[in-house]
Amino acid sequence: MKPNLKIIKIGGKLIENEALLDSFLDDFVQLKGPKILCHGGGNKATEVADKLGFETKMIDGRRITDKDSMEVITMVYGGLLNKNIVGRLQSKKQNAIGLCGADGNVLISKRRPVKEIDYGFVGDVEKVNTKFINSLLEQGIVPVFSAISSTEDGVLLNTNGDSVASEIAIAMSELFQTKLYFCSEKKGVLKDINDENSVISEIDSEKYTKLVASKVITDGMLPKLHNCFQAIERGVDSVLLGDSGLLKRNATHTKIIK
Ligand SMILES: Nc1ncnc2c1ncn2[C@@H]1O[C@H](COP(=O)(O)OP(=O)(O)O)[C@@H](O)[C@H]1O
Ligand SMILES: CC(=O)N[C@@H](CCC(=O)OP(=O)(O)O)C(=O)O
Repeated sequence: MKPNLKIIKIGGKLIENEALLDSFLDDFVQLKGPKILCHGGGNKATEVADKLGFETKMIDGRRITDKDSMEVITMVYGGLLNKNIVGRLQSKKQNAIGLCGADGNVLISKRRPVKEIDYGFVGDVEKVNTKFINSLLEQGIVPVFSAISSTEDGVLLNTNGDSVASEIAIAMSELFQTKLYFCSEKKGVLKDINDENSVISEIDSEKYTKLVASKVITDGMLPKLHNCFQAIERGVDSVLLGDSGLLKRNATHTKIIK
């Protein structure tokens, strides 16, 4: 039997809410066994870009990343957000280390090829340095991943935080029984975006296709669910979506099934 590993992704809207983040991190440090934290921060990057006078363009929940926005992203994801989360974990007596893809050559990606859309400095993960991650886990250190990967040549690329989490979970499934959690501002996938009580308890690929076609799923939920299905189809044991309380017992959630 492989040992268990939990991989948890927290979204930008959760990170921005001090109280929710703090309560989430309290639950996170209580989790037993090896664990990995991945974070986004899209909202903060948009806010900082705005202050600097750079316009933000998103297509299907993914950022068009030119040179200026890549600089903002490196500062915001790799610096401000990542280091603040690591600091908070240390304050809760959980040893942690902040990483982007270039650190320890941990997340190697290829720049997304230009088809109809040129996403700019956006990468898709191709290789995960599982040995390096495992060496941190063996020391009881929690790796905290920002949404930045790196090419073989060390060029930093913006990478959707949900993709980072699912690619890490998929790769680590060789060594572990993996459980992947996506925590964002909603309690799960909603039938009606305006009704918090309309959480869909289970989604399989057939239902997913229908929900996309009927536009029940839009914006950031599109890449999130794509990543959920990638994970469940490529070896991840369990995939759950919920809000900042997802790690609590009996939390409402959406479960992804094959
Ligand atoms: N059917 C749906 N159920 C829940 N959220 C949805 C749905 N369709 C679109 N969304 C949007 O997707 C968002 C989650 O994606 P995203 O903003 O990328 O989250 P995060 O930053 O937490 O990763 C929700 O906040 C919501 O606005
Ligand atoms: C390529 C791409 O779109 N990258 C995302 C990475 C951040 C992210 O995923 O943030 P959330 O989890 O808060 O949405 C972006 O720049 O918005």
